[in-house]
Amino acid sequence: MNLKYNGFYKHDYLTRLDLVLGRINNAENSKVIIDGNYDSKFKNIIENYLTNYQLPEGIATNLVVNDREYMVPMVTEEPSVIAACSNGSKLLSDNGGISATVISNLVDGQIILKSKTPETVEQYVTENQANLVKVANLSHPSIKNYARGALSVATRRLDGQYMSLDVTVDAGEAMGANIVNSMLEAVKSYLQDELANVEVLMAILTNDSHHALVKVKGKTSLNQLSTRSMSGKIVGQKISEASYIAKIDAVRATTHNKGIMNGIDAAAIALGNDWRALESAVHSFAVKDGRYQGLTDWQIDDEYLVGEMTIPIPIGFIGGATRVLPLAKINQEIAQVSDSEQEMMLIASVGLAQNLAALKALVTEGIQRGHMGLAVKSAVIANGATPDEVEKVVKMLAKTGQHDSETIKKVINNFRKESNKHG
Ligand SMILES: CC(C)(COP(=O)([O-])OP(=O)([O-])OC[C@H]1O[C@@H](n2cnc3c(N)ncnc32)[C@H](O)[C@@H]1OP(=O)([O-])[O-])[C@@H](O)C(=O)NCCC(=O)NCCSC(=O)C[C@@](C)(O)CC(=O)[O-]
Ligand SMILES: NC(=O)C1=CN([C@@H]2O[C@H](COP(=O)(O)OP(=O)(O)OC[C@H]3O[C@@H](n4cnc5c(N)ncnc54)[C@H](O)[C@@H]3O)[C@@H](O)[C@H]2O)C=CC1
Repeated sequence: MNLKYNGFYKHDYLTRLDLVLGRINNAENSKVIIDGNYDSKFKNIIENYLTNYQLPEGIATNLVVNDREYMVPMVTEEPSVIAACSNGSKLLSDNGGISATVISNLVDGQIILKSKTPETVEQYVTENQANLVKVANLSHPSIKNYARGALSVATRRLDGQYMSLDVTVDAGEAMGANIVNSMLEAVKSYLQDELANVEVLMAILTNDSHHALVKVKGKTSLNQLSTRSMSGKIVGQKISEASYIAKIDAVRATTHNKGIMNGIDAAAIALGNDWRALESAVHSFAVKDGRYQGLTDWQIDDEYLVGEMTIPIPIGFIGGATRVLPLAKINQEIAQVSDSEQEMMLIASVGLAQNLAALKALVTEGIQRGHMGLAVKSAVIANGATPDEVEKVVKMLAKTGQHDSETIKKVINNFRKESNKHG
């Protein structure tokens, strides 16, 4: 195929912008938006930089973790997520709030090897452990100033000829992807020189973050869960059943975990983290027992509903986007987190609170009342209301009891007709 835009990256910014605008119907208006969000700081951060894509940031409140109250910056386009996080956090805020512990905070990488005699590779690695760890650490010497660096190497057979050399690293306050990748590539070259009969296929960190685990546990009194039509005990029982269903049905578990990630991603993005790494780690962990399962477990214990979750939170407090996104640093200050382990515990706790709010809504009034109550503003904007019209249109819409786009459009038109009539 004759690729029209091949070499796009070789043009200067204005030429690239013209090529992009050539594809848009209302190019003049679009250019105003693109120009308005342009920030030259970012042209050296990603390739073919065009402009900044905006996502709203808000603050969730009421989250208490290990006796400390947090403000949580959250970046999300989804209405009701921040309200739900504050809601779930409030329910879990008594008795010291959520108790969180970091089980371990390490990063792993793998070098994929191919050998007709895997046992000789195993023997070599066993005998040369310390040396391989040293090679890894020498590739990023500064790591030793603030962390333990590479700690161990171990072989794992994948089939008759392929094996993985797993390297475990303490990357300190960083997420560690680039640090680990440099180490792995150094070990890879070393092995290529050392082992004549071994083919080295590739070397890369793994996002299977089973060494970056956090455990969170929180409880709320059953009394607090009561609604106008249901006792707290029944609500608690139903939440517990909902978490059980997410353990036995992967179809439900997928949505259950999406609800947890509503909060986790929003906080992780606000704090400057790689959310693709988090997503892949979490979903891989959810299937670790051979079946995709919900990550939380809610049980009634006496007068309380108690929730628990163990989850991988591979994030960094230093490095990556935290170095370049000004808001990431500001958000660390808003949250008042001062190291990666505190941030891991905070983010995991957000997930637990988010899940409680979602499950409570689901087993009581359903998701639509609370969620749509807040989502309706976005729907009204999406259907053409201006910022000044939103509040009044939402009020008129509430009287119809509906929020489909046809009704919204009708209500906006009626509102405008009425406004014109009254000058
Ligand atoms: C939406 C609420 C909170 C309303 O809930 P409500 O009962 O109308 O709220 P309330 O007036 O009783 O307020 C309770 C607390 O919620 C917070 N809150 C309440 N309103 C606001 C607001 N405007 N802005 C900020 N915070 C708010 C606030 O902390 C408040 O405490 P208060 O300050 O009143 O003492 C509730 O219905 C809820 O938590 N729903 C869950 C919503 C949710 O999970 N949304 C995500 C989108 S749906 C989805 O993607 C995931 C899902 C559901 O599919 C996952 C799954 O299936 O498991
Ligand atoms: N599969 C994946 O998830 C991959 C992710 N990435 C990307 O890699 C980036 C994260 O890589 P990192 O190595 O974490 O960041 P980084 O490349 O910014 O490295 C962190 C830097 O901080 C320095 N540093 C200073 N003080 C430190 C301390 N106390 N602890 C640790 N390091 C300290 C380190 O020496 C290092 O140079 C993210 O942008 C991520 O998106 C890159 C490749 C693959």
